[in-house]
Amino acid sequence: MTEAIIDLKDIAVTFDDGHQVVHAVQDVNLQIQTGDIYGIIGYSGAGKSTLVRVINLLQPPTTGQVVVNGQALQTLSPAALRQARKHVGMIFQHFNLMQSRTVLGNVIYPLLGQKISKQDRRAKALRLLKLVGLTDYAQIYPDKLSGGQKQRVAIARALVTDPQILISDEATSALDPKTTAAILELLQRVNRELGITIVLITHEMQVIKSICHHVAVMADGRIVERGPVAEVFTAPKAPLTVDFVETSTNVRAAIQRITKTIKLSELAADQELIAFKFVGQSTKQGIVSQLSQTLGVDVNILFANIDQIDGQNVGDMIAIITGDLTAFNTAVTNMAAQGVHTRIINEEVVKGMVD
Ligand SMILES: Nc1ncnc2c1ncn2[C@@H]1O[C@H](COP(=O)(O)OP(=O)(O)OP(=O)(O)O)[C@@H](O)[C@H]1O
Repeated sequence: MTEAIIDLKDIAVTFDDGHQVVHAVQDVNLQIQTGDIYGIIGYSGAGKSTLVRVINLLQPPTTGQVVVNGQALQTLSPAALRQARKHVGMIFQHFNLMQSRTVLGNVIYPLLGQKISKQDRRAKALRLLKLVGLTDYAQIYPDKLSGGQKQRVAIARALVTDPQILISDEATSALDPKTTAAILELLQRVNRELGITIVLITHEMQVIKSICHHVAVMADGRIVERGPVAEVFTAPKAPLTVDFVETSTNVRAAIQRITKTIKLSELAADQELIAFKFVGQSTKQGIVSQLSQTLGVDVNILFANIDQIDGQNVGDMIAIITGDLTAFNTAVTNMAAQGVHTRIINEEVVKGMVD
């Protein structure tokens, strides 16, 4: 078993300005293994940024223990803490580049004041600019760059101190979908080729789905669900997780669209609207058509979608089933082990959908 490079124990962060008390993070225990890409998802104000700032003690916790790379950070001297922080790089939504310095100047900056020769500094920064695909931009100033290029500079700068951990705080939130995909691909390369553990904060399940291996879902300062991305994605338990997953697969929009034209209350007694999820091999087996033949039920497909999550196929389908519903539901419930999950869409499910 690989060891946890980040071990947060019983973390709470409370802000109290004398007028208002905010419990930004509560009861968080989180272990992240070396080499993982770990996503933390939640809506605005959930406590994500506060929690990741605890990892390098930029935000000291009110209670709890922070162990990074085997070091209990709260016990370190200021000098040792400064040293430990060099092993944790950060990138942000708004890049935080210095406009007065060139691209190369920005990447070199964290090395100033370190015992490393000018040539070596420059060579290292140029190596990283090559890694992020900006060799030709070394002498350009940031205001001449696109958002995606600025984030590439920020990634090179974050890597220049040889971190073992890279924290990405909404790093793709200001970028268009194509640039987002390119930056996520770069982060994946950084993880794979340099072995850097990545902790990635986002409010988009799409981002988690693209590159993360594990995910924690946060609400009101707490982790409400966590696990391998494929598992959380295919069988979400907390209502908030269901909401994130259904938004990213377009299932929620599809259910809303379908139930606008087909009134659930007008379905016949032998009809049900059912959302199916197929995981892994079950995406290829034509299970529903087989069942429809065996049980003599009619399947009217209204929506279908297939996705790749952490290398695994995941399919979604919404259909009206007509016929012996008891036999059909018993048959599909028994297929959970084969990766088939179903949910009956009733008025309550539709009402519970957050816009
Ligand atoms: N320095 C601070 N002083 C007081 N309250 C704070 C401080 N920093 C954060 N908070 C509050 O703590 C809560 C969690 O904020 P945090 O920024 O960690 O959430 P988030 O999930 O990262 O959201 P966002 O994506 O909007 O940044 C919020 O209610 C926020 O207003």
